[in-house]
Amino acid sequence: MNQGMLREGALQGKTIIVTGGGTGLGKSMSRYFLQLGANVTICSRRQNVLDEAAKELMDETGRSDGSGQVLALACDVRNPQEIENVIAETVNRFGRIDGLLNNSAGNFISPTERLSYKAFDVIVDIVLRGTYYFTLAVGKHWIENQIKGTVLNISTTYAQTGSGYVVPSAVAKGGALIMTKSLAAEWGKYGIRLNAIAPGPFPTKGAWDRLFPEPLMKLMDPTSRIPLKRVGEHQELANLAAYLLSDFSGFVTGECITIDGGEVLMAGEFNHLEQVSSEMWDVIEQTIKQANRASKS
Ligand SMILES: CCCCCCCCC/C=C/C(=O)SCCNC(=O)CCNC(=O)[C@H](O)C(C)(C)COP(=O)(O)OP(=O)(O)OC[C@H]1O[C@@H](n2cnc3c(N)ncnc32)[C@H](O)[C@@H]1OP(=O)(O)O
Ligand SMILES: NC(=O)C1=CN([C@@H]2O[C@H](COP(=O)(O)OP(=O)(O)OC[C@H]3O[C@@H](n4cnc5c(N)ncnc54)[C@H](OP(=O)(O)O)[C@@H]3O)[C@@H](O)[C@H]2O)C=CC1
Repeated sequence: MNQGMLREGALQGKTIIVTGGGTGLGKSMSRYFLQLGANVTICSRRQNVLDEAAKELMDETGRSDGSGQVLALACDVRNPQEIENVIAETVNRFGRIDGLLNNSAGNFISPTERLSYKAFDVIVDIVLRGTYYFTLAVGKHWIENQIKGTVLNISTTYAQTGSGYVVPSAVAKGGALIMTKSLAAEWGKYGIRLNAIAPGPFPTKGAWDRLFPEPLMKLMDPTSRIPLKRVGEHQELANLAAYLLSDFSGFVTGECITIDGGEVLMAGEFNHLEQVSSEMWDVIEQTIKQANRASKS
């Protein structure tokens, strides 16, 4: 489904900061927030990528009523001063902050025993440290100014199941998910909500280059383990993200919603039996019934 879900203007008057908003899923979600009337600050390390994305997004969604504007600011989410600068510049330009989408990440596929200490640290620092630094900084701003803001963290399904070959990412996403739930309990009294989304595979250059490089791409079909037999569409994720950052989800907090075509369900022990043919099932049925009869005699 490639259509926007929320009504026109559903995010009008809101300002949302999107980390990693210049590429991939962050850019797609930003586009939809802009279409719904929000002002969006996109931030990440590369100013040139952000500037190009901001121009493209404004050309596509540009509105004349002053809403739906983009601000592009360089920021490494591992650096608290740069985060505080994003907050100050966003308030300066748009007057307020209502939502924070922690979407920035680093990841690559590798056997864990091949990783240096630095390789482990670089992923955990971007994904976990970056998420809690940004959440802490924006949370303090909201509490001091009595603003009822909303945080949305982009997680993964393996934050809950674990996964080999992406261990630093799994450790970091798992930590960020527990932070989401913990702070949802603690900051509910301020009217601050925190939720997460666990996406299955949604094709992006950033993820595909680092998780399915050749020759892995030839060995793995990302859709083969998915009950719905397809990858996700960016708009499907954007719809869910917009809902969770909007007031329509005002009673939802501490939740992680999986959007993966059923991929995580494939842990079920018999799910791979779809390879068994109908004729084989006839034989299996007769064999079981015979065993049933034998057990009664
Ligand atoms: C089935 C379908 C399911 C499909 C289901 C898909 C679910 C996926 C879920 C999650 C997906 C994602 O997060 S996808 C997000 C992908 N996007 C990104 O990663 C974007 C940002 N990434 C980056 O900038 C880079 O990739 C990253 C390495 C993280 C950071 O770059 P830096 O320049 O800061 O760091 P570098 O100096 O290059 O590298 C730091 C150290 O890491 C090591 N290093 C780097 N790459 C390495 C590698 N491949 N193997 C070993 N080690 C590596 C280097 O040697 C360095 O260690 P020393 O040698 O000791 O110095
Ligand atoms: N695509 C998929 O199938 C899935 C993706 N996800 C998650 O979705 C999110 C987006 O991933 P995706 O769009 O695929 O990949 P991208 O590589 O396009 O997005 C990652 C973004 O993070 C930014 N980033 C990386 N390091 C830093 C840093 N230190 N400070 C600030 N920003 C940083 C990058 O920008 P820059 O280099 O300019 O800093 C980039 O814009 C991630 O959280 C990922 O884990 C989860 C499950 C599946």
